[in-house]
Amino acid sequence: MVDLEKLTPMMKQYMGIKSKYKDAILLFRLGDFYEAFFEDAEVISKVLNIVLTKRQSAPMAGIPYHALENYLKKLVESGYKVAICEQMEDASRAKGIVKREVTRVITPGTIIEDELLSSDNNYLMSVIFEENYVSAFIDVSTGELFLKIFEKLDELIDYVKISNISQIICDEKLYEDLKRELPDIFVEKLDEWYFQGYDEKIKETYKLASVDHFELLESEKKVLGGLLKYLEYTLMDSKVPQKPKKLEKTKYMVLDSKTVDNLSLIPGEKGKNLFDVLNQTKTSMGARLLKKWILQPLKDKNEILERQGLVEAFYNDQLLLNEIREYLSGVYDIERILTRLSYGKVSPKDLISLKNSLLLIPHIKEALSTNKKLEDFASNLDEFREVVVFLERALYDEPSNSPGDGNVIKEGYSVELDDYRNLLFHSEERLKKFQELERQRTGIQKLKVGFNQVFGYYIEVPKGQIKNVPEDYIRKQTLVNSERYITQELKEFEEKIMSAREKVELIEKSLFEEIRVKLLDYVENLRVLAQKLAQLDVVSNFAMVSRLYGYTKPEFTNSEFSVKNARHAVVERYISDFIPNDIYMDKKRRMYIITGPNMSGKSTYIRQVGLIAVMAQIGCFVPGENVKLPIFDRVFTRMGARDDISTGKSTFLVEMSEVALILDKATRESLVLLDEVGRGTSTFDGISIAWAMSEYIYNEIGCKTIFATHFTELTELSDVYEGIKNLTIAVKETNNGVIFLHKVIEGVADRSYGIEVAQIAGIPEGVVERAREILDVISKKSELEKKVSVLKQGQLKKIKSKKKIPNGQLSLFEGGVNG
Ligand SMILES: Nc1ncnc2c1ncn2[C@@H]1O[C@H](COP(=O)(O)OP(=O)(O)OP(=O)(O)O)[C@@H](O)[C@H]1O
Repeated sequence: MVDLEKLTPMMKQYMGIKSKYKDAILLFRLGDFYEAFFEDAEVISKVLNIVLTKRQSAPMAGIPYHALENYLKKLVESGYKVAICEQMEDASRAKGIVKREVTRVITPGTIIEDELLSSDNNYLMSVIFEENYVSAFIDVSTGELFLKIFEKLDELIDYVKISNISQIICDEKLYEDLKRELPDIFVEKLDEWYFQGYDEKIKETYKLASVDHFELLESEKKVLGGLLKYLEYTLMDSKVPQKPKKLEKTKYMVLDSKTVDNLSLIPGEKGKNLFDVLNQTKTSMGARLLKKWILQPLKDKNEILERQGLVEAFYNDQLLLNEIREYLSGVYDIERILTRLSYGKVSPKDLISLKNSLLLIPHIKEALSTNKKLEDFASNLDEFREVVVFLERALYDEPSNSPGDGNVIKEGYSVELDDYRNLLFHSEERLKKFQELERQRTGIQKLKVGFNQVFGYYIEVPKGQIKNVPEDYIRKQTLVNSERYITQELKEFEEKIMSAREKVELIEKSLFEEIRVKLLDYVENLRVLAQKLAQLDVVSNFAMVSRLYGYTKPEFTNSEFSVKNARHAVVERYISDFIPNDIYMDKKRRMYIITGPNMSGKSTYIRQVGLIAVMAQIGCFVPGENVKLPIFDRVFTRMGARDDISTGKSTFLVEMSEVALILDKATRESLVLLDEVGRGTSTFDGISIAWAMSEYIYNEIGCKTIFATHFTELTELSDVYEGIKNLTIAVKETNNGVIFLHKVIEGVADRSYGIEVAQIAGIPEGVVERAREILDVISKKSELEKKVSVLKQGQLKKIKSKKKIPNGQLSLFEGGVNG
């Protein structure tokens, strides 16, 4: 316990402030350092690896003020909330103890400082549970704000995992669940009052008398109110974020986190991914938008065609494409500049970057309007002439980054500032002149005018010349070889310069603030422009990569999915001789069972089908020829086998829960891609489940499905159902072993070549030989094949007519394959 009686006044001030920020690390500004005390000191010394000292047994640790940002980054990344307490007045002018206040609370989701952010989005999410899981999330650095509702906790968790959400705030009820399910995310529980009085909070924030036109549900308002209050608490400012956008489930193709991962859509653990292949955007705004588009492919045909139309226009006009991309490379991250502008953290250089970006708009408009198909887009771009002219007049082209030093506001903008600046910046010349006149007056040629912190300007005379010093010199200091004096005139001059310095600081700072406030009126419209530029960046980027990699424009159908020479957008970038393969599916021919040796290219083929669907629906061209495909409502994938160690589920349980999700959620408009199902259990159980599942998907759901498997028994499904076909991958056997041709053909794999692959992988020759002998024996003895062929005859017909049993569970083979 700290004995308050024994504390100095400053430590009492510290304790008072700390009591309001108990859950944060308080960094307390003391001169040139930010100090932490007690437990906070112990934490930061450990996390930041800095020295822990003690004052009267109280642990303390400090970080130099100029290195704050580096240390902050580490603390926030390590999952701490940090409150920054600043000195609110100049220590030299304070009467008594310097006033101090917390000016900012930094958490992973509320960072606006550019140095602490990557160019990616960074979201803070607020969630409550009221019938559904209702969320509001914002990227504070760009001001974008979304609302989204999830029916199940799993869906929410899944969304968080793929969406660059770095922090969640919630009420007591959800806290434990979210903390457990999202161990890598900073989850914070808020007091109840955050989610009360939301109507008032929203009205106050958006300066509206009523929020009816936002068309929000009560629960949406509640979760949004909590978010707005939290922003005020951390950013100490109630700046207006953008109006909330509702993310309706029905607007976008659904991609769960497993599918995002299985298809390697965005950078993650698997390395090579679609985002990296497609991303040649010129702005950070474009890169962020591209990622958003990849994670939310469109479902509305008109919207897709609109995007595709822009891509096509650029694709066909290469000269324009290159010109626009050249302009875009000069566009800065306007979204983030606008946020810093709103939060009073904008720098003079930011405003010049904004101006320079705006200067490009007339060129972009002019260029775009030369193409009929891009005219409309061009006419919707505002040039913000007023803002440009204003910034031209107000700021130097290369301003310093600290308003107040006199190098920010342009000459001619303020007469008053110019006068003081003149005095300050030309003081050197005046001093030189003064020195010259004094030399002449006294005849002391070695007389010098200098400056020090203790008594300001002085005249220095060498010891040997003291006799010539005039009456009006007042002695101030004696040194070994010289004496230092001041005069009335020099003192007055000094006061003028000092006051000029103060005035320049004061005036320039307040002019800069005035400029900032004036620009606030334009923020909302400038954001619209920023979004358009981001779109322009992504569509022109699509045209660019489509040309570069030979993608073609897909055409949308009601059901047919056909592509000639389809390729895998990511794999083809990393191997030199990728073999293209065709895809053909329609209403009838809607399920493929692919069998084939290990390593032959089954997974690559089914993933490329998924990637083509995603690419088409984000408006991009796709790797293939004569591409026709329907619009899918969701792509499901079930691939690989991995233990979910963090949740204690076994490989097989994970596999079965993924299958359960597909059977429950897939519709006729979905695309289902399965790479091995039923491998995590015994062969008989596995085949039975895979068989029953395929039947259910084919009969009950009726969606397009590709299923890669090593169970050749499943290929017999094609004998029973007309729309199920078999594919395999061609293999050439030579005297030196097998060659995988990676060519997909109709048919069934006759062998799995597992032993050949084992040999290639380096399994000792003896073991490989022995495996061959064993294979020889057991394949002769295999009972399995016989049993499945029994199914084919009488029993299969019976099973075929079986439907779902009432409780929603699947009826497995009655009597089973063993029976
Ligand atoms: N169309 C193709 N053209 C050229 N190379 C390919 C092609 N498809 C796959 N490959 C190469 O073959 C390798 C194995 O492919 P893939 O993982 O798809 O095989 P698989 O049949 O699914 O194997 P397994 O059954 O062992 O999972 C890939 O890493 C790739 O290098």
